[in-house]
Amino acid sequence: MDTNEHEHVIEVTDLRRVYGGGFEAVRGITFSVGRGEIFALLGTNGAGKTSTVELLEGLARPAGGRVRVLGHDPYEERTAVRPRVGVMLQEGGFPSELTVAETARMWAGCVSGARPEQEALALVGLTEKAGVRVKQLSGGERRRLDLSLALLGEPEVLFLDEPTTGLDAEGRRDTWELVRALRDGGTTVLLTTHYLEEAEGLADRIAILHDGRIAAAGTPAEVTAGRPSRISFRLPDGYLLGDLPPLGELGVCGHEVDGEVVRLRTRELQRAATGLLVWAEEARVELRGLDVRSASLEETFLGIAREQGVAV
Ligand SMILES: Nc1ncnc2c1ncn2[C@@H]1O[C@H](COP(=O)(O)OP(=O)(O)OP(=O)(O)O)[C@@H](O)[C@H]1O
Repeated sequence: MDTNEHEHVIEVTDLRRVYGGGFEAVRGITFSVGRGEIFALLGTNGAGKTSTVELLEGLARPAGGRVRVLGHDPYEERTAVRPRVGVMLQEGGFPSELTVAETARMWAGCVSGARPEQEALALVGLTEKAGVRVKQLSGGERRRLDLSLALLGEPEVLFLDEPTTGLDAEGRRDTWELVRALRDGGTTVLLTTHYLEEAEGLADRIAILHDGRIAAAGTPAEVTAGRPSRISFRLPDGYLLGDLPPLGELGVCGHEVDGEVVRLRTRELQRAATGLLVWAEEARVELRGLDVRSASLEETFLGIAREQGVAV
């Protein structure tokens, strides 16, 4: 059965992966990705991201649970799924003596209905490197070559395993723009990343993996909701914590003092920040080093990495 646009392009139900020796790297995860969505799998080293993506790519058979990509089992029905999917692995591993153009041509020969290789190279900004040998490319350029090869077949679904690792800030931004453009054209994208700002800025929905399980999932806003925001500053000379307005009345739910540095946690950021600033203005003092931060994915991620249930 093929999917239509109302169905989930990727469906994962209670998925498990066990390696030889009995280690369970993926311990029953469930999520789905709709057509034209960017979905990011985040997680600490060893959380199980690559192990999961490899199951979605049909590179291994799950130890339990179910995977469907475009309505098919990617392992059992590889020939139905593979032509419609683009894959960018963590390690490309191309023959390093070939040039960029030769590599793309060779790859295109293995892809049915491939777009012209010059077009795929242009998409990732590698046109000018077409004549350069792969071994002479920088790490970031190699990642971009990986991505262009994944795009050769004009895939409906793209699996990108850490697509921007090794890229500089500009290369990363260019890749994000390209991924957004592909999404806007209807491509479904599942990516793994270590970069929280990548997940926050690029993904429509995310899942944070921890120890082979999903610890949090939803839109970036949903995942960070309920996490406290933070305010930090230096106490003015001669002032003590008790000289501040009562913290409870400012909506502060926790605090710590480290020398003269005060750190506050609040779920009412505007109220707490306003109360503090009004107090400082009236007292004619400066809150040096004032830093006001909304709840972020980083906060959520670190909280999970420090073990769920630990207050942050
Ligand atoms: N072939 C294997 N045999 C045994 N254990 C493995 C094998 N491959 C991976 N693992 C283990 O499975 C766990 C998950 O690994 P995986 O590569 O999926 O994590 P990851 O989230 O992608 O990590 P990273 O961010 O470091 O790439 C790790 O503890 C890893 O050591």
